[in-house]
Amino acid sequence: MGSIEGVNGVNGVNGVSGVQKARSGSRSLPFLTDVLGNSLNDRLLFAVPKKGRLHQACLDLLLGSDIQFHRHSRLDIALVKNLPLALVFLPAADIPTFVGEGRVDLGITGRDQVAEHESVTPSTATTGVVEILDLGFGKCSLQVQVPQKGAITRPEELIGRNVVTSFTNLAEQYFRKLEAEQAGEATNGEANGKAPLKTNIKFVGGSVEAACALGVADGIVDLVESGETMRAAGLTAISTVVDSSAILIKSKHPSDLKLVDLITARINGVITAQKYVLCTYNIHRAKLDAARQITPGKRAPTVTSLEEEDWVAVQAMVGSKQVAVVMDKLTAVGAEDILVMKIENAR
Ligand SMILES: Nc1ncnc2c1ncn2[C@@H]1O[C@H](COP(=O)(O)OP(=O)(O)OP(=O)(O)O)[C@@H](O)[C@H]1O
Ligand SMILES: O=P(O)(O)OC[C@H]1O[C@H](OP(=O)(O)OP(=O)(O)O)[C@H](O)[C@@H]1O
Repeated sequence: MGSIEGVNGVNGVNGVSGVQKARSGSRSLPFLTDVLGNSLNDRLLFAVPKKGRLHQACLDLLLGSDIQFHRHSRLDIALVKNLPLALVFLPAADIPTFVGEGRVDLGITGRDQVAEHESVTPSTATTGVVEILDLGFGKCSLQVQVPQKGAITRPEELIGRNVVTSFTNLAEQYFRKLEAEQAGEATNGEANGKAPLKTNIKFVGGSVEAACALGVADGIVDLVESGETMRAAGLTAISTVVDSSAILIKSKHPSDLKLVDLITARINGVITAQKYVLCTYNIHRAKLDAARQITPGKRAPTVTSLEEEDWVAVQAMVGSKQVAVVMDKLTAVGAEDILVMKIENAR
């Protein structure tokens, strides 16, 4: 199974010293054994964001997947009660490293974080991670932003200037390609990486949007969801570096593939259930064809006879986002008693 080194057992801070660490190979975990009353030796390790935008959605997903655990106060590792699994709570940005090194078998993080990790220099590169599922939440875009009232309107105009970001690898890759294109090099979609970078990429860990107003940057590369933060800081987006959403990832060689498949199927069930609702209605048989076109279902609608002559009851899965329009259309073709129900889980 996976092994962890540098993950804290207590105090909620990564790599805390004085805490007994799990060691690759020996998997001897006396401290954690004491605290957790069990060992991690035979457990698949699953990394979950410990805070931030993805944290609560991940907890909801675990609950929906019947992954039962009790997290001791301030402890970043929790044993799962009903599966040979342990959850490791890590910052979203660190999860691709742990999974990429095979220390942790499974993880949830943003696609932006995986992209940032995968575009690293060879010295910090890992064997890589494998994306299993798009989870459909945590949607945002990493965008190049500049002051709304400034002179810069195109990303090329930032070449040779100061750009502040938390995503230095992706920003460097982006501007390297832009610089190569401007220099007229044939890039084949990739910069050759040999010329020194003219654009000055600086790292900040948070509140990136403040950098232009504070005179530290001419432009920034930061995440945008609603755009509220960007607009409040007087910025506007001029280019997109990467689109992101939360994803389930696995290491290249997870220790227990069957368990990985089981967890993937459970999580997929919850995600599918969130995408659809169950719609039922009654309709005269003469209008059934028209209604079927409106609610074709995921595979096909279920049609059952009613105890009333020429009337049928129909049941079909409908996309959650389309359900209001679907109800309008069903009413227009003569459907009655239209009911919409939440789906708890689906396989
Ligand atoms: N506004 C947002 N809307 C949707 N998803 C977001 C948003 N901001 C961030 N994310 C997603 O959540 C991931 C984690 O970001 P978040 O800022 O919550 O991390 P964090 O671990 O709290 O880090 P930090 O302490 O640097 O803020 C991002 O990589 C991205 O995939
Ligand atoms: O487009 P919006 O909906 O406004 O969301 C975008 C903001 O959300 C994230 O920051 P977060 O609030 O997580 O805090 P941070 O700046 O400390 O990362 C991101 O870094 C942006 O600043």
